[in-house]
Amino acid sequence: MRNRPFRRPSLSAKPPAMRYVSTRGEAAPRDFESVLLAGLAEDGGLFLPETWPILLPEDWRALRGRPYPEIAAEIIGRFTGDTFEPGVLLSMCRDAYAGFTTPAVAPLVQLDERRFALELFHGPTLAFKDFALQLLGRMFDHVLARRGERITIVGATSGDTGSAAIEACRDRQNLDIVILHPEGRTSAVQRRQMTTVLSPNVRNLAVRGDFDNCQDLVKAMFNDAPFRAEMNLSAVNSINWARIAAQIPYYVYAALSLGAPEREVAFAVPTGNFGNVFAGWAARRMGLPVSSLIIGSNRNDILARWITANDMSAQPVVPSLSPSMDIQVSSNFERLLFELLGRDGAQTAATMRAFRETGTMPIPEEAWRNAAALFRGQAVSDEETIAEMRRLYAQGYAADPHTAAGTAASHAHAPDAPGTPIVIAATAHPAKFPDAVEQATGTRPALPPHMADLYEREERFSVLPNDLSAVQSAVRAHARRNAD
Ligand SMILES: Cc1ncc(COP(=O)(O)O)c(C=O)c1O
Ligand SMILES: N[C@@H](CCOP(=O)(O)O)C(=O)O
Repeated sequence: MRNRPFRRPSLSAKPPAMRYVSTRGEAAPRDFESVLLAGLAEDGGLFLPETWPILLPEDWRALRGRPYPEIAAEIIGRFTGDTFEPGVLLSMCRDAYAGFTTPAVAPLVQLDERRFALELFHGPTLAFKDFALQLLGRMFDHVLARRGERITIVGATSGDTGSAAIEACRDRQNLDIVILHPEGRTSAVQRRQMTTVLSPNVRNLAVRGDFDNCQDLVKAMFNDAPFRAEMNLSAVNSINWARIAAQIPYYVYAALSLGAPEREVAFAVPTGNFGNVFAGWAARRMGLPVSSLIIGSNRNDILARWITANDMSAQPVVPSLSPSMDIQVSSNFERLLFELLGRDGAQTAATMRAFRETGTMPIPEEAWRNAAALFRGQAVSDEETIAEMRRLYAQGYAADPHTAAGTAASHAHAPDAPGTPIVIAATAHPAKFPDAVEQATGTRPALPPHMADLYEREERFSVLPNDLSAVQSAVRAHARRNAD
């Protein structure tokens, strides 16, 4: 499975060609720019690099100690080919992360002798999604202005992607954005972060259903070729490869801070759509010494069941205290599946089809064993989440319920080697989930100053049935109104 090493000395040199293939093997290979704009491949698959860039120990060492935006530009630059002129990606990264409230951008906070919280919630919308979406908004702007084109972005959210995407795309000249969220299934803070943005290019749709229904509607819009062409559709969910590429650098940053490449590091990641943890897998694929990837699920535990027992069977989505992980069909799992199946597009397509038709994914035993050697999985119930939040709070750390699922999973599956540090992805600020935090700790976290009046702001959104034609009509009306 290892590809030939691929090395690039610096961002000022001419970037090598980088092409992308679809996990379903039918779509023609594309370059980064076209993958950024297309989102989903025409055959319904997800894009992945044709070959993985590999960094050698001296390459990792050369990144150690550098500011976050420089590390980000170096890593993401391995994937962007010639899409950006020299220096442009670096200035976009500097600009994107300048809006974060800590100079470290992704600070590491020590929780115990071997555990560290990697705080990914210091961006404008207080969740890890800002890392990729602050950059994607700038990438879209740059590329669309050069091409003189306009796109319509459609996205599905269980709470955090929506607000991060809206914040990154609001008021941009060359795009409209429509975000679908499951009605009543996000926290009130998450909903208001989306629905109080009244910019003319933003539209919020509350779908009567769950997140999986919203994600299905988005995929169905992409798979409707005439509609896709008419609207010039693009994606901000992690089905878009650019999202994953922009989430790899914080794994690199954390591992280098804790002694890589000389030392292995484990990661525990609260997981829903499998995008975040897949970025960790990609970092390892590029040569970062990652010893294990520990997945924390809530009671929607399809991924934990798969890793422990090769049981990938979807159950109905049930609401939990960590609503952003209330997901059963994890879109990025398809990327891992493609890799586990030796990059066989036809087999990947057949496996995904079987999952659609039967609700169970037949994964060959050997492929599962290979995955189980790296991944660990733990389902964390609401009661366990509250207990973990309470335990952390007593030790002086306020965690949101998603982060607590990650720390709880890290206790269940700590690597055997005691010297291996475990980094827990702290994916959201506790203030996004005040009810859960208050239930666990007795203290209601305050919103940061830039959101202090969130509950006084006017909300605007439409409620729609879980119906493709109703959603398509709303998307079309939004795009037409802004095109006129
Ligand atoms: C706060 C939070 N934690 C964890 C997750 C799960 O991440 P992923 O969907 O990338 O697996 C999400 C949603 O994406 C989230 O918003
Ligand atoms: N948990 C996510 C769901 C969408 O995930 P994405 O990473 O594919 O955008 C959310 O908060 O919206």
